[in-house]
Amino acid sequence: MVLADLGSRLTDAISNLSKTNVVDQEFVESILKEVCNALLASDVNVQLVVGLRKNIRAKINLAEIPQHSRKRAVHKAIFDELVALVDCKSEPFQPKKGKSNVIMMVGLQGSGKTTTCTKLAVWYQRRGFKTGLVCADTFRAGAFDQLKQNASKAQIPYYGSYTETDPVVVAKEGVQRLKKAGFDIIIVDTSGRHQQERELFTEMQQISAAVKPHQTIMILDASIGQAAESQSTAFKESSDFGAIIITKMDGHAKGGGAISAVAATNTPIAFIGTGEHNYDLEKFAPKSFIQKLLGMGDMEGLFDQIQTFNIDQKETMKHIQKGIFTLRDLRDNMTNIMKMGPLSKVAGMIPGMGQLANQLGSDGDTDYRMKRVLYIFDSMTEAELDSDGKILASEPSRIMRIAKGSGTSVKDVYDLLEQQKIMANMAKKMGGKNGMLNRMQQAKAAGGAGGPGGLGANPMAAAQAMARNNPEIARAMQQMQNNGGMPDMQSLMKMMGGKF
Ligand SMILES: Nc1nc2c(ncn2[C@@H]2O[C@H](COP(=O)(O)OP(=O)(O)OP(=O)(O)O)[C@@H](O)[C@H]2O)c(=O)[nH]1
Repeated sequence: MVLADLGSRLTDAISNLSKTNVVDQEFVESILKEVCNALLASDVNVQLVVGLRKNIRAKINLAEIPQHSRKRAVHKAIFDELVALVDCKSEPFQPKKGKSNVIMMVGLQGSGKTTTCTKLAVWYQRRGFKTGLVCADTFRAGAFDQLKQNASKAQIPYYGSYTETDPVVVAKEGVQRLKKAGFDIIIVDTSGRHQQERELFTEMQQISAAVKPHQTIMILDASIGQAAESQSTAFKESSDFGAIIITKMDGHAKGGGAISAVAATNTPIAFIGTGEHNYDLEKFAPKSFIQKLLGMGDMEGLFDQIQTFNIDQKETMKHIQKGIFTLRDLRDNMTNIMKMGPLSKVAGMIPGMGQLANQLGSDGDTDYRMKRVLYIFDSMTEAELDSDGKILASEPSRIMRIAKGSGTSVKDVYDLLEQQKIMANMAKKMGGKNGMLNRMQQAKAAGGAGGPGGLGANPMAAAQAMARNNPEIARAMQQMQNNGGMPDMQSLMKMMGGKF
């Protein structure tokens, strides 16, 4: 999890809002102190922290805010200033499909440049860009082999040379070839330097002149903290079309310092690296970043992912409307979630699930377990997949066959069927004539809960319509307003469970 310590300290500070009845100046000061201490511990520059405190104080004029609106006002002021702290106020370059977009990567030795080249290639490839890599790092022995290995694993075409020692020649040749082959995205890896910025920028300019990149990206290691400011400034001066990727955000407490320092130079942060795996790269957006940091989720990012990966839940929704949930529905839902990336990252985008995301961690263990479950589905017959699993659960010989066929245990298969039972029961409560979906539709007809599609089209309007008919949901929404933020989604779900 990115900046887990900073996230939990900030969340703890802000959660004090829900524990008090009176918000006075003393209370505001105590929250501000905790927020500022948390930022300083994450190596955010003192001047930036002082500025943030000043701005928040200026926004919260308690004399003008009635007591019942104060919690929301304080929450909003802190949230807005945290977003401003990491906002670079400039957008990175957006590549277009159907033309060759050349991206050149530069960075000091060991910053994570070569690893990030492949991650970035995977990111674009998953979004339908034809992507290739060029290794112009002729300085470090083994750099080409590393890129080749990473690229082969991710099935990304690459170009490099074992004999040519001039990086400018390799870069030029590689870019030309990939352009000719019609690649949309061509990522050029250059050599790192050991704390020799001048040499780094000289080589960057030489290669740049040869390949004419549409964007140059500098890789910065989060562990440099606020020292990122000087590197970011030097880079901005030598490249007027540059963006930054900050790597190792998963492992370094100083990451907050690095991001705020780069933002202060108004150099766009394109992505952040959040682990060693190919999927551990996140597009950086200030608001989403702070929302996730505070455990508020990132619904915008989630919807973007759903659209990007063509997640289609229509069949499942049709089933749920009828009160049915089959094993195939469960399998398709799991496959869809896996398409969007590691489970811990998807969970982090759902409001209130930040803690769950932390628990899931990034070690790939959960994703491995999910894959094992998919093997179980693969060993089922078509008829079994289209059932609700009840009959299957009463056939021990089939369970044994499925466990053997999928390389799992009998307990694993029964666990999956147990999960399926819970989902099928929920679908039964949600669908049908007296189910939640039908009641929502009635509420929509009576009070207008959003456009077609009800919950999916406008969840907040749908929730408001439901609240009109259900005091517990109304209470949860009131609590959400008082806290100035999202309620804990898990408790809300618990509250809603059994009611439908
Ligand atoms: N935890 C974590 N490790 C990372 C991340 N990005 C890269 N690494 C690791 O950092 C180490 C250095 O990465 P490289 O990609 O070899 O670094 P480089 O900048 O290309 O190095 P040079 O080619 O020597 O300049 C490797 O062990 C990577 O796995 C990240 O976001 N998180």
